[in-house]
Amino acid sequence: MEKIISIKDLNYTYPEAKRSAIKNLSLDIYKNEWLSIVGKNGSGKSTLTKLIDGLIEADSGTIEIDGQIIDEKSIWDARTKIGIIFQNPDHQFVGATVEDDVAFGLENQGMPREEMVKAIDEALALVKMSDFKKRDPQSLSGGQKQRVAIAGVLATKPQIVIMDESTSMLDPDGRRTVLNLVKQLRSQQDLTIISITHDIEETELSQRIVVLNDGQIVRDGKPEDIYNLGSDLEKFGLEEPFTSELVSTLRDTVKLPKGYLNEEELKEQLWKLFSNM
Ligand SMILES: Nc1ncnc2c1ncn2[C@@H]1O[C@H](COP(=O)(O)OP(=O)(O)OP(=O)(O)O)[C@@H](O)[C@H]1O
Repeated sequence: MEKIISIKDLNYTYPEAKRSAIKNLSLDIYKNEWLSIVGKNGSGKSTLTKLIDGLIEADSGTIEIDGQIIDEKSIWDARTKIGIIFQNPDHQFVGATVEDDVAFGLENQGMPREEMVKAIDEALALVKMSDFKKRDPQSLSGGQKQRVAIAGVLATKPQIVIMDESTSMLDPDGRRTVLNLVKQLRSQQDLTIISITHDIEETELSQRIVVLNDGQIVRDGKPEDIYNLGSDLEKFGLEEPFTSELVSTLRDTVKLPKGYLNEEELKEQLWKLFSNM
């Protein structure tokens, strides 16, 4: 597997802070992987994102993006490879219409008008928002707004998309649609996805989860392995996934297969149990 981001021995302390926000952190992220970074409030997620995007500079250690070590000169080029989708879709809109909004990032890149029209249409089609092109972004639902924000990011053709708590303000339906869309785009567009969240339930579609605690990586594994930590997750201020909690309670009375079961698998098992009763 080819690395797209390689972080080595990273340290960062905010000016005047007593404790380091990031401590000796090393992490490799691979091309086309979907990695979730989870951690409670204050664990260092936002600081790590800011370091990757070059908004703050590490005290020591290195970050390599697509083969290039980040420094004052290379950061501008590295940034063109990264798109960020933030938590609050309302804070991301600058245009009066959906298409103006998607155009914003492209105008910043100095893309010629004709090319831009094509890029906007393509990006809106990818997120299935073409019919909303002329609409005022403020008239859309939360999930639709995040899809437009994703289109804005995709139009700039990034290699890496960072989702910074981007589904935490959505209702369950909006969240599911956005996460499924991201899953589909990852494979179609050859993107690397890094989703940052304090909510473990949001990580199910990702391929790997890194647990951050006190500025350090304390666990790194496949979603099933991390969910199997069960109530141990509470040590890091994370809630045990709902199905895993339910399965541990049910195991006292009924026989269920070993390991983590997601919602669908649990439903199937319960269905089997009840139909045999
Ligand atoms: N501007 C700042 N100045 C000083 N300390 C800060 C600043 N921003 C964050 N910190 C501290 O750095 C540590 C890591 O914070 P960070 O915001 O990266 O965590 P987080 O996991 O993103 O939390 P949240 O989920 O609340 O956004 C915390 O101890 C926090 O108090």
